[in-house]
Amino acid sequence: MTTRSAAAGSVHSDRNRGRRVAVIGAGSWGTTFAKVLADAGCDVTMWARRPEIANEIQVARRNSQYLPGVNLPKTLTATDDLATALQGARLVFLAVPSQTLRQNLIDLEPYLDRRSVLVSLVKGVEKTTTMRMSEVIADTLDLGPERIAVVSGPNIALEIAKEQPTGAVASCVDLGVAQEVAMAANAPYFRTYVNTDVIGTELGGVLKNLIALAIGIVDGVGYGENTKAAIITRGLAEMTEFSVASGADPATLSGLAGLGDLIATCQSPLSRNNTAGRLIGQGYTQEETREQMQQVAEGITSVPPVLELARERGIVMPIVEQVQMVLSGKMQPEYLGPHLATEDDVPQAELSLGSPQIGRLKRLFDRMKGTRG
Ligand SMILES: NC(=O)C1=CN([C@@H]2O[C@H](COP(=O)(O)OP(=O)(O)OC[C@H]3O[C@@H](n4cnc5c(N)ncnc54)[C@H](O)[C@@H]3O)[C@@H](O)[C@H]2O)C=CC1
Ligand SMILES: O=C(CO)COP(=O)(O)O
Repeated sequence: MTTRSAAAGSVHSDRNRGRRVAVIGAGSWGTTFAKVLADAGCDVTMWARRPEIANEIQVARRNSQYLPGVNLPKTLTATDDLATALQGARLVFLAVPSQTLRQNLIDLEPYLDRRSVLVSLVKGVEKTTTMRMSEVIADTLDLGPERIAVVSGPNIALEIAKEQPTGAVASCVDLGVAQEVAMAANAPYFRTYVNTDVIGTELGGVLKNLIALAIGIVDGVGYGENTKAAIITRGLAEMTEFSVASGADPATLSGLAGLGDLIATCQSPLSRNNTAGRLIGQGYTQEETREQMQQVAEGITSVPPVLELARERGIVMPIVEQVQMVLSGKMQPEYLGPHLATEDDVPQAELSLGSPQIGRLKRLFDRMKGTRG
């Protein structure tokens, strides 16, 4: 089969000729995004923490642990040395787990070009500080917002690695920088749009993971499409209300970085958040689920900090609250629902009576009564 990158690459390649970029992280998304950038004509060097992964990419043009069966472009290079990866890179794309990003930034700072733009591809919040990734970058490297961008959208890595067409949004407060990032990431099968709403773009990617966990849980229980559609509908309202209260433009949440990513992640059996939820819905514990996954499911670590922020901002998030109760073993998966009305719906045997969480959930649902779905 002739790939799209082989068939239609030249226009993109010309625009990005000589553009040096680095990708930090060689898991499924870092490797896939590096392929997108290389197919867009950029000169890409990936940094892998593990030398054997850097070596396999460099020598065999494969990353068999994360993207089995995918051939990587010949123009892609990989190293386990940060200085080599970052040399001359104007754009530095970050694709590491959210909980390690701060340390990764500390490690790379000595080798960073003073003019580099840092682009987060990460869809989580830092558990200890509740910061979004762009905030972690600003905090750690003391950079102005015009040097920090994010890219987010309906981007299941393996589908994109197979060159199935989709899009994403590149966002920076400086529109010119967002356009530069979008230009670098415009491959024949991957179209990148721009906006200046960093908060909305970033939160869309974080929050859809929590709703995908809920979808996985009810899927694991055996519930069908009505339950899932109702959860997605209510989930989008929760995502939008939380994001707007955090300073986002509501329009962002109905675009690719919000609704688009929510649909992809809630529908795809390839989604790790969806898969983690399904295992929990089937009765596996959180620890057993983590062991089985062997990949990052950002939603699990994002639930507590998101709920902490929601409470501070007075936002009602019943779906996310219920996910938290299932994850912490306080509610059986089969009671997770879009319209759980009162405490009476959950058999007393399932409740530790007087639990502040159940009381809070009941109050949240009481507040929701009579409001739109
Ligand atoms: N896989 C996907 O489809 C997409 C993932 N993302 C986001 O990209 C981020 C990275 O996820 P994936 O690549 O999918 O995860 P992954 O589980 O496929 O790979 C994680 C990578 O991080 C590395 N890693 C682990 N600990 C590290 C440390 N201390 N320092 C540096 N690297 C470390 C692992 O070795 C591995 O290479 C996540 O925030 C995820 O939400 C965003 C869009 C799509
Ligand atoms: O962010 C993603 C799709 O846009 C990937 O989702 P998962 O992390 O659940 O696999």
